[in-house]
Amino acid sequence: MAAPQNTDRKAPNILVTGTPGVGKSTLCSKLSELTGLTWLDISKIAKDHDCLEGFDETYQCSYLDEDKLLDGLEDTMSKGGNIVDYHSNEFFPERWFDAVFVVRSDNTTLYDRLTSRGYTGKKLEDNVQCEIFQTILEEAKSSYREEIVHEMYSRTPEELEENVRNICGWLEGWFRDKGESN
Ligand SMILES: Nc1ncnc2c1ncn2[C@@H]1O[C@H](COP(=O)(O)OP(=O)(O)O)[C@@H](O)[C@H]1O
Repeated sequence: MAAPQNTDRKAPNILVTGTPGVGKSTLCSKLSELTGLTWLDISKIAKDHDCLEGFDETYQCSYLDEDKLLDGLEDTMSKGGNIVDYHSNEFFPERWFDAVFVVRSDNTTLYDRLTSRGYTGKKLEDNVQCEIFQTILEEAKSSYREEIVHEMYSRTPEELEENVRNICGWLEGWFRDKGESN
């Protein structure tokens, strides 16, 4: 993985992104437990802090008030030590992140996970297509420096463990480099 960027933060901020159902929350929960970094579940934060507006009937979800959400998170993010978990990524400030991990799945696995979550019709089809066309990966690559964007599949418990190991390894590298540069 690419060398971490030097920043003034005491701990890095990482972004975990990907199509709904690929396994972001599962990964973030493990990472947070193991590393002590704070897991910021953006969907939940937006709901709890009244950052939602209107309602999309097709996708049965509210629109995000991005400006309000970003303003509210600025202080937390500037301190570092956060794992941001969200299915979209281009609207976050690029400067917030030291690494971006795009979680991936295959269409059969994703279809099954989203069906058991109750997704049907257009919402189900569009999300599976989003993964097939690797929309979130492309979004991340066009929004962040390519060397900080890492793609990782999380279809099985073994892949999950490997991803956790790799991210923990990346974190150790970040802290080592930070120590050497001080
Ligand atoms: N690596 C994995 N192996 C097997 N099941 C997984 C894996 N990652 C996630 N899951 C399962 O897939 C479902 C969706 O995972 P979740 O973490 O909620 O996805 P997201 O946060 O991206 O929407 C959950 O039921 C979760 O237990």
